[in-house]
Amino acid sequence: MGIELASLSKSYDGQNWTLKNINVQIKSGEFFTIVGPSGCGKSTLLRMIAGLISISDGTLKIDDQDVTNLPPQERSLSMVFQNYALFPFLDVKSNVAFGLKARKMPAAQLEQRVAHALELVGLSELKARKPRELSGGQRQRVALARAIASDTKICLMDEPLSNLDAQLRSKMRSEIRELQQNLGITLIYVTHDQVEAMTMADRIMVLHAHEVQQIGTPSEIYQHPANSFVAQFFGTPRMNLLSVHYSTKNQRHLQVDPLLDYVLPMDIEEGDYFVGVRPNALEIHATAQASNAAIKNIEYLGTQSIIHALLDNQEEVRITTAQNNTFSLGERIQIRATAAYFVFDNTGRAIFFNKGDGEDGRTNYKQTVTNAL
Ligand SMILES: Nc1ncnc2c1ncn2[C@@H]1O[C@H](COP(=O)(O)OP(=O)(O)OP(=O)(O)O)[C@@H](O)[C@H]1O
Repeated sequence: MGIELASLSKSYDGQNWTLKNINVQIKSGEFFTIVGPSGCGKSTLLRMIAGLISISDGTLKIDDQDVTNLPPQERSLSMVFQNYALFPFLDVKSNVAFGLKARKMPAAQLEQRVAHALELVGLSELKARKPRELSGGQRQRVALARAIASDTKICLMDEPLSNLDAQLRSKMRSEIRELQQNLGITLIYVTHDQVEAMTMADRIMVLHAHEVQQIGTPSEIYQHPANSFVAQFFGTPRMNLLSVHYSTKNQRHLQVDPLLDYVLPMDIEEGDYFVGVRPNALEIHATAQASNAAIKNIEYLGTQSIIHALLDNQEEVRITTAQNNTFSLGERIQIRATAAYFVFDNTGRAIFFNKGDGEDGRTNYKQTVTNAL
């Protein structure tokens, strides 16, 4: 079942918008992730879809039916919460069966449905246990089983993995993705974790400052971020943003002094811009000659290191190096950019990018990067 959000807005106090004008069509069977920093309104949006809080403005349709003002139980969807929302006094099986009992499902059918759901999440053996006798991951699976047993075609999940340790989280990520594929359900998944969003979703909606920043597939969002917020939200470590001024005097070259010269589109207007370069698109050369930066900090991460360097113009950049290196703090280095870079205007809007292979996706500019050094 598909879901359509048309100009959906929310104000809790009647004065300020928590969410403004959210538009998207979520396709049937899609894994759709809503991601953004804390407080951006992710849970609010999910709860509006669920019917747990009212919609201030706009229309919500499920399977072409207007459900804007329908109560939750008439929206044919299930929801999995961050804290699992299990009943502590009921055993696993009864927790999974709870919603079906409330719907007065015949006993035989209920038994079968619950057994199937428990089997899918690998909990059949533990069906007589109480939630307190389970690990965090197992509790999470009970909550998943409950959503599966409800047999709705749409499932909403609000940060379902945030209470789990990193290893279990990664395992559950692929389990949830697999279940969603096998069951063919439409899944709307809220997370603040960009890695979770990237690895699980068919499409991602990025929320920030009350508004949608971008909707796209993980690769669209990573390779063609709509603005500097999205560009810096995805990718670890964050994309470097270097401020530059482009004047008619240096018509063709936008100089990110002292790092690089970029050849820019000829029709760009005079003004302030940001050039974005991902940390893995910068290279360090250990040379005393023509150095342009000094090493400020080194984070060793085993197979790679993150180097924090201070450019001579006092801007700080992050660079990932592929292998262990012999750099030391304070050492003078030369930083060079490989070809891939982005240009944002002074509002942060992406106006240009260069993938480094001479093919510019969004624009048709055929430009290359030239090293000034
Ligand atoms: N019931 C409420 N009444 C008033 N304001 C609320 C209410 N619930 C949430 N808010 C406010 O709305 C904004 C969005 O909250 P929401 O919980 O949707 O954000 P979120 O993106 O899910 O954040 P997090 O990742 O921290 O859970 C916040 O500023 C929050 O304080």
